[in-house]
Amino acid sequence: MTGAITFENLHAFYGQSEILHGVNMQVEAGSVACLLGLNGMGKTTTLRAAMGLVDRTEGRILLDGKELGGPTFRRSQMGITLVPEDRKVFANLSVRENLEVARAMAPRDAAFDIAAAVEIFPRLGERMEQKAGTLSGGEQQMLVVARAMLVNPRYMMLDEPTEGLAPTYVEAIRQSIEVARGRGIGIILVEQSLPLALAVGDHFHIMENGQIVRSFTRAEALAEPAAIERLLTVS
Ligand SMILES: Nc1ncnc2c1ncn2[C@@H]1O[C@H](COP(=O)(O)OP(=O)(O)OP(=O)(O)O)[C@@H](O)[C@H]1O
Repeated sequence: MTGAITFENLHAFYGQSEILHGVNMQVEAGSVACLLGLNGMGKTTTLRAAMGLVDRTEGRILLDGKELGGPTFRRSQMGITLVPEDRKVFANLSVRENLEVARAMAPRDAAFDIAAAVEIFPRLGERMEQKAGTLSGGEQQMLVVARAMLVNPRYMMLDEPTEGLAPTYVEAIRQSIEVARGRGIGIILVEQSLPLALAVGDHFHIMENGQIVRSFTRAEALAEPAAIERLLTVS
């Protein structure tokens, strides 16, 4: 099954403040779209708006042709999930229990199971009985990404998943994104590291002041990464 998530003229508000001023973007299933931009331009708000976590929106988001709406759990049931920046694990539950909670939210016959998660993140497999709150930051990030994949979403949004991580963890996250894409998941990646974005992205969208101002295909980005870099530099 192919499909796409489509943002159509999306406006988002926190109270009286309009943060997004008409975001237009389409992300195909089985592809990775990188959302790039300076701090405060609206990347996180775009992801939160898709999950119904802002005060109000205008415009619409279509998920495989169906309008995304309702409370967050409903949107998650429709097939979209967000890995937020804050890396929240259930600190007092073991790694295994954290994974089981996520798996229980997926259809029973869903393809991606705990064994598949451990295959991508062997480090988690070595720590199944350890309390999640005692994992290192990088291990906790692996756990939240594994949990997001266990819900078996059609679309997965990752908000700065590699921020502050050591290179081995960055590499594990990169691999998990490749695996998710290979499984046909559509991915929206907010990422500060341009090298990582260039390593995995199929499309690149630059946000400025609550809008997407430039988009690049992978071929364009690889031909002229300096053009993207300039857009991400404070002048
Ligand atoms: N809960 C909130 N209430 C009011 N304004 C908010 C709220 N969250 C974010 N904003 C504002 O919305 C704007 C966009 O923030 P957002 O977090 O989406 O940017 P970003 O591009 O993800 O940047 P960063 O890389 O710093 O996270 C900022 O001006 C921010 O101050």
